Amino acid sequence: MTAAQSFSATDPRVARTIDGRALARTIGVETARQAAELHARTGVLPTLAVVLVGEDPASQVYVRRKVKETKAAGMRSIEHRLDASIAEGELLALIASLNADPAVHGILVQLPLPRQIDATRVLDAIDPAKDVDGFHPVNVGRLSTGIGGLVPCTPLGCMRLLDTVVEDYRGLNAVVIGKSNIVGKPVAMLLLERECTVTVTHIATKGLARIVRTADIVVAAAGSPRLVRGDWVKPGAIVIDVGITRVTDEDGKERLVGDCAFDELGHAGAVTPVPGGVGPMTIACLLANTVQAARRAAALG
Ligand SMILES: NC(=O)C1=CN([C@@H]2O[C@H](COP(=O)(O)OP(=O)(O)OC[C@H]3O[C@@H](n4cnc5c(N)ncnc54)[C@H](OP(=O)(O)O)[C@@H]3O)[C@@H](O)[C@H]2O)C=CC1
Ligand SMILES: Nc1nc(=O)c2c([nH]1)NC[C@@H]1CN(c3ccc(C(=O)N[C@@H](CCC(=O)O)C(=O)O)cc3)C=[N+]21
Repeated sequence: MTAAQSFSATDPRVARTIDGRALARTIGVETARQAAELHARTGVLPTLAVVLVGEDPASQVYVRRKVKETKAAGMRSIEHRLDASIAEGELLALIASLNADPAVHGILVQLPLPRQIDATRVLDAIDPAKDVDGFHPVNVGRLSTGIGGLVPCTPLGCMRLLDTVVEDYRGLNAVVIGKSNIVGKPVAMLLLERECTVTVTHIATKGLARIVRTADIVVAAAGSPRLVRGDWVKPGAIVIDVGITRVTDEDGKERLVGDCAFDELGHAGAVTPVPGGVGPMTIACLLANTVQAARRAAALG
């Protein structure tokens, strides 16, 4: 019997799973309530503009999901689909018009962008007050100086998941795997803000397993399936698995796998699954950020 087969949902060796879908639903209910309240008080309907360039199938799936959930929360969603061959100037012009439109509160440009477009220049062009991804340098600066702004959705989702199992962050060792601007760096900033001792690791890190073994909290965001093995994880540690890789099984079926060997983590304190962990939280936090941006635009907070 393999390790995976020997575990079942009732097996005490199976770590507590943090249900990202359930938490995302709870946050969604609160976001919908806030959106309805804002609308009733001011007539403002929180509106998210999603910009998708090209035909990347994964991006299309994410954008469809974002649009559907925005509407389900009673908010407005505007989609802009642009051809993959579009010139950078055209995309910048669209962003300028969304910046200038008072009916738009949040702007999300789906990444990755085609090669001919400089993503940094595009993200820098978004009005920081509408930057619901939290990728603009102004929001990055606010995050790293701890003065509140729009916080990137996936890192925010990781923290909300951690908050369900961690009472006191102070002095905990947190190891982040991956140093991207989208996940690794901002999640490290949020953990630092809570006074964890944070180690950020990446492809050039020496002795990754040894470093992960010191962690009370592991945030894995490398995009490398089953990178984090059972013997890397200290008993009782909390594991947040951000990685999502699409793989094809022997039977030809597609499925999503995380960065952690979930079936080897029975001794962990709590683990997020893939799918059903960080992914749904990313979208929930995107909608929460959009309502936050709309409230601020309406001078309600
Ligand atoms: N659940 C969700 O909502 C989201 C999930 N994701 C997923 O999270 C993962 C990471 O995304 P993102 O940050 O955008 O990806 P990037 O590819 O931008 O960054 C990955 C990071 O991991 C590091 N890395 C890669 N392999 C290893 C390794 N073997 N050991 C140590 N470090 C490694 C890279 O190091 P270096 O910089 O040195 O190359 C890099 O810093 C992906 O699987 C992505 O699909 C992303 C966004 C949202
Ligand atoms: N400007 C920008 N902002 C982003 O936030 C952004 C982006 N670009 N580009 C791509 C990544 C990836 N991302 C995900 C969102 C939801 C799920 C999600 O809902 N995942 C589900 C399953 C999804 C499925 O079944 O395909 C889950 O993990 O359970 C995953 C990944 C946001 N990203």
